[in-house]
Amino acid sequence: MASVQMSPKDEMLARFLDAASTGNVAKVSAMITHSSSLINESGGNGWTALMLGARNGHFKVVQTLLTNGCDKSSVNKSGQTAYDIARFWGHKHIASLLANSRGGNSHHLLPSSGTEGHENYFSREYLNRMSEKRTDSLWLKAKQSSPASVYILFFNLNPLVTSGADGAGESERDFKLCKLRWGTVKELLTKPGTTVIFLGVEKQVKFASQPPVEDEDGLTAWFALNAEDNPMEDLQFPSPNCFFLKSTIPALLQLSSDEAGVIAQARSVLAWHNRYSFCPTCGSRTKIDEGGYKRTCLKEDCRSLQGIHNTCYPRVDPVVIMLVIHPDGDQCLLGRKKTFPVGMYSCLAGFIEPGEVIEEAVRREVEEESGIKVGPVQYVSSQPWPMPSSLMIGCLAVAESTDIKVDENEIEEARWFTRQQVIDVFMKNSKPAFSMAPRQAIAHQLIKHWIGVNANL
Ligand SMILES: NC(=O)C1=CN([C@@H]2O[C@H](COP(=O)(O)OP(=O)(O)OC[C@H]3O[C@@H](n4cnc5c(N)ncnc54)[C@H](OP(=O)(O)O)[C@@H]3O)[C@@H](O)[C@H]2O)C=CC1
Ligand SMILES: [Mg+2]
Ligand SMILES: [Mg+2]
Ligand SMILES: [Mg+2]
Ligand SMILES: [Zn+2]
Repeated sequence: MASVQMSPKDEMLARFLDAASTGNVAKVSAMITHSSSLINESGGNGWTALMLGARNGHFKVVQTLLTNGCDKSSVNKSGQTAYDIARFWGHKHIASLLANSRGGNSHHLLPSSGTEGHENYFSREYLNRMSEKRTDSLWLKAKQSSPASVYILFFNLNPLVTSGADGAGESERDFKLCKLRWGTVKELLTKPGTTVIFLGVEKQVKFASQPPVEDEDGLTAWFALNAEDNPMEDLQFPSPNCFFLKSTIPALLQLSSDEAGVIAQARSVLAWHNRYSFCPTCGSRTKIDEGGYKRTCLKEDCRSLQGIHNTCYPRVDPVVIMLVIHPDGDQCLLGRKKTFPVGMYSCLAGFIEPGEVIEEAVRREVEEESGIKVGPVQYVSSQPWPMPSSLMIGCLAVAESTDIKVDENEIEEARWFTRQQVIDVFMKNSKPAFSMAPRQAIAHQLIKHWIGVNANL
């Protein structure tokens, strides 16, 4: 692999990646002891040692890299993690190792559905929410004015970001949240149109961008602000490159996984405050409590102050999203809305209605939108979708009928696609039958899951 034109550093990386690719555990281990930074470096097409080990089925290489703190969330230029690669190539024991290496070893307590450890965009919990601190007003007040605290700012629910020029070429890192300090936002906090919510504290895991100062308790608190008037004119921003995103999709899909998780939480809660200024029960004024996680009616005898009063808490709207499998097992049902880009087909989806279980919502929405009757339903994974506050509940479902009759109010077209047509789309083979939702959408991950379950590639 070594080439005369290579720098010594590139040559070492090439040798390291080659060792991972060929399953040479001893060499992988020795090289990371000697040069620990190699572990997360990537070569051609963004492939890391972990991905190469996972691709070629080298369990021990993957295990060694994970034990030495390898970042398993990095993606290659096709947007695949090592987990995706292991799944795709049918190395289930490696996929399982990659899935279970985070969050303990309790998966053996659950029946195996082959879905363990799946993480969707918007679903990473970067912060510890510390809900017990929401009622500790003294602690919250002290954290708000602490120079160590981090503020993220929204205007009309669009976050303040910088363009991640250093991550050019990696579309998922096109934008970075601007992290502001108390000194920058304190004027804004006093304005009547500003909403502030407490998001949580950074988990103990240390990331590259540590705050310059730390609080005595070592906890770095994060807050989110939404301003009603554009704060750009009044505030001194840390970088002249800060700007508010103008659109939600696709811009909000171009953050790192950690930042997407923070946005999922912040944007949904801020959107709720933005839409529920008055008490939904009696129309009186309300005040914000519990770090932004509650609104309390100011009318003393309001019914919302007694018993269970779910009008006072942030909304989460459950939505089922499902990949319906043909009774022959070799085709899946995808539909397109009029608003989709030309050629794009995706999973059917719909809001769960009151008094409905997930399985029935899947059956009802599929029949309403496509006329197809559905039998068994299996949950796969979920995804917060903060536009404004959906929780996508991803399922596989098996059809009991095959004749399609679309509801044209909701869907423009629905079609059966063969497994091979779907694989051709993933593999970017020539003349694909359709185009796929972006990998950040749970629809994409569900379709990939179906292919992966029976991967014989
Ligand atoms: N992450 C992903 O991969 C995907 C996410 N989604 C999201 O899922 C959500 C639902 O999907 P969709 O197919 O539109 O849902 P439905 O099939 O249930 O139809 C949507 C219609 O339901 C009505 N509606 C709006 N809000 C609610 C609510 N809270 N409860 C009940 N009905 C409501 C609206 O009708 P009206 O306007 O007439 O009032 C809306 O046009 C959307 O927000 C969409 O963005 C969808 C697909 C993929
Ligand atoms: Mg519907
Ligand atoms: Mg729908
Ligand atoms: Mg519906
Ligand atoms: Zn009230």
